[in-house]
Amino acid sequence: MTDLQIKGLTKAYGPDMTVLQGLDLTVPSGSLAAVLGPSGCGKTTLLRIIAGFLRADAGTVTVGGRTLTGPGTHIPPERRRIGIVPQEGALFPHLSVAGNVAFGVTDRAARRRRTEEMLDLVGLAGYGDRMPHELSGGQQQRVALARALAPEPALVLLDEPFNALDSALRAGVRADVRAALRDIGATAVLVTHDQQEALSMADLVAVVRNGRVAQRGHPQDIYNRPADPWVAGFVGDAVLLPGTAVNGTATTALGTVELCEPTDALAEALQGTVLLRPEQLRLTEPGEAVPAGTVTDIRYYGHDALITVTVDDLDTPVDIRIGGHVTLRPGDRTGIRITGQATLHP
Ligand SMILES: Nc1ncnc2c1ncn2[C@@H]1O[C@H](COP(=O)(O)OP(=O)(O)OP(=O)(O)O)[C@@H](O)[C@H]1O
Repeated sequence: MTDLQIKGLTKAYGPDMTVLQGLDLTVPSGSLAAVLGPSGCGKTTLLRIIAGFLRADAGTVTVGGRTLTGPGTHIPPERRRIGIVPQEGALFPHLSVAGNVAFGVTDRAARRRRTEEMLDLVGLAGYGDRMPHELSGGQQQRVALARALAPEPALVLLDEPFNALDSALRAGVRADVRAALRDIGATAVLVTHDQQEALSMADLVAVVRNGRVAQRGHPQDIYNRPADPWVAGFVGDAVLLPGTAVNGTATTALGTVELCEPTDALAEALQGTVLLRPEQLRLTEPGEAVPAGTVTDIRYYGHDALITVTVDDLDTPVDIRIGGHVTLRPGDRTGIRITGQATLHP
């Protein structure tokens, strides 16, 4: 068992510079957790404390039941059994690929076998004799992962490891890294500010805001049941509508929608913000009983498009996501229908 348990982690850089404010996070053994948050929310600080490069003011970090950071305890980084995949350019330039991967393996007898296994795991068998500058950016990051995994760490930390890769390469390298981590059942924490990266790679996502975990859950729950409008907007495009809920159904200017968590059947009507995703709205033929509006903007992305519609009975326009083929033009009239479930936020 190498689960990660973080409790009450607190860190300030100065009197008015509290960055982590009692952060709690549990990552089960063998899971990949993404720590997702905006710039400056404390992700790097968290990672550095877990790695042991930085001391916390309070709180504990435990891996597989072993306390690494705690009151009176600070295990030095090299004794933590933590593998780190840094942002970019982190390979030793004067060592071959094999030399890089073997670097942290202290068991001399196992070094060669372990290096070959790890290069095989990341799809780079046969690349051992190359020098880092002879590899593409994506290959270099895969070597960095092999190097982090070679000493059989209890925990792997990935610090925005795909930032330097261009978007065409990124999706493939992400998938390769995820597959390699799964193959060996590693417990891993990926720090990122990229929502798509977090949602597509992780088993669980922890959204960090102001040094605390604002929401932790399965990617689909984070996206479909965000804890509040801020989390909703941070992990994707959101449609926010004023609404009134009774008996688990909310009424909005775009019609009624079922709520994920039904309100108490006996409760009074509850006012709040109804939160939906743009792909839950459908364009329909305009008609008398249908909520309607006027198309004001179209953003075409190839695989899909976002249509902005100014709704007749709403102050703020809504975005509607449709498949890639767009026949509408700005100025066209359209009806709108809601599908799926929504969340209500008081
Ligand atoms: N050594 C330091 N001394 C003082 N302030 C610091 C120090 N390191 C970080 N900070 C501040 O602490 C806050 C959190 O920084 P941190 O690097 O942890 O955020 P982050 O979420 O990783 O941001 P980014 O995504 O931009 O890397 C920021 O406001 C930053 O300016």
